[in-house]
Amino acid sequence: MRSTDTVTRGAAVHIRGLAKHYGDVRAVDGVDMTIAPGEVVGLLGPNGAGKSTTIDMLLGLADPTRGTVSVFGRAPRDAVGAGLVGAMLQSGGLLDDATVAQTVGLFRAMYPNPLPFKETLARAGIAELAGRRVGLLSGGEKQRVRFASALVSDPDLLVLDEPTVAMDVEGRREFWTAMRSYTDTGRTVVFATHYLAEAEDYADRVVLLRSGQVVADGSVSQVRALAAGRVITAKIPHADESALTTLPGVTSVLVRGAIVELTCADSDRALRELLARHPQAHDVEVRGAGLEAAFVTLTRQEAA
Ligand SMILES: Nc1ncnc2c1ncn2[C@@H]1O[C@H](COP(=O)(O)OP(=O)(O)OP(=O)(O)O)[C@@H](O)[C@H]1O
Repeated sequence: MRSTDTVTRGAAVHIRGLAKHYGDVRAVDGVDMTIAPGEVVGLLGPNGAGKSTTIDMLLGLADPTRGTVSVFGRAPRDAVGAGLVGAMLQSGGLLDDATVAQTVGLFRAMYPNPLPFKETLARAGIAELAGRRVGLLSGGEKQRVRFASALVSDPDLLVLDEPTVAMDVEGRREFWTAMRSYTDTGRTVVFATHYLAEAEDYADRVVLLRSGQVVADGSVSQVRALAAGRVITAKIPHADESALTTLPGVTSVLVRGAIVELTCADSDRALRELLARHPQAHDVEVRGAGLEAAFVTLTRQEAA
């Protein structure tokens, strides 16, 4: 068995008992997480769950109230200073009047051994935008310039806070294609996202935060299984939502017009009773719950 010390030194990220309190607000409240080199980790959670605050501490931008963070065995600021970490934050400012080439050049000047200029642009998928002024780029293109800036030091760890937030479907697809070619080289990535499908498609592992704490941590299928539920959909005209919530085995109900969606802990029981009470139900389907259902189940328990 490896000693804790070896694990800490070998880990890309090692977080223990991490907390950040702002007065009475417990933005992060006792997070433990160890990320191995080469893992692609999706950080999920509802608004205010503590994702950005965790990322800020991971990058040394905020000091923990308590607990520790190390990145490749170093304090976060040291790791960032050594060019081991690249970051793409929600608020990363860009100069509108500079061209893409000038912007990337500026970031390259910060490191002693940056990636070759052309390679940086190519990896971020912006080679054809080099001469364009940043202020004229679309939201998605700007995000890819930020991505290039995060890549210039050829970091071993990339930290991305909602990297695709301003992108359309095609922009997101291009971004993740660029990201894939980066992660294929064995780099470590931690990204926060609101798009569960992105976590499902691109993360090896998802960490679900709620009220500053980790409520689930595992592969997408492990986290999905935590909800262990199934979803029944059916068409039932004039269905009464509150009556449906009393069905045995049902954990939540969504009614949209004639379409009823029941998330179930016990779909067999729920289905039998549903058909007994609503013999007119038709187009009935039962499917396994996705990551989204797990997300809803695991993040809702807090409010209950
Ligand atoms: N500087 C601050 N001062 C006071 N409260 C803060 C500060 N920064 C964050 N918070 C609070 O800490 C909690 C966690 O915020 P955080 O931004 O980390 O969440 P998040 O999961 O990134 O949310 P979102 O998905 O909305 O970006 C929130 O309640 C937020 O209002």
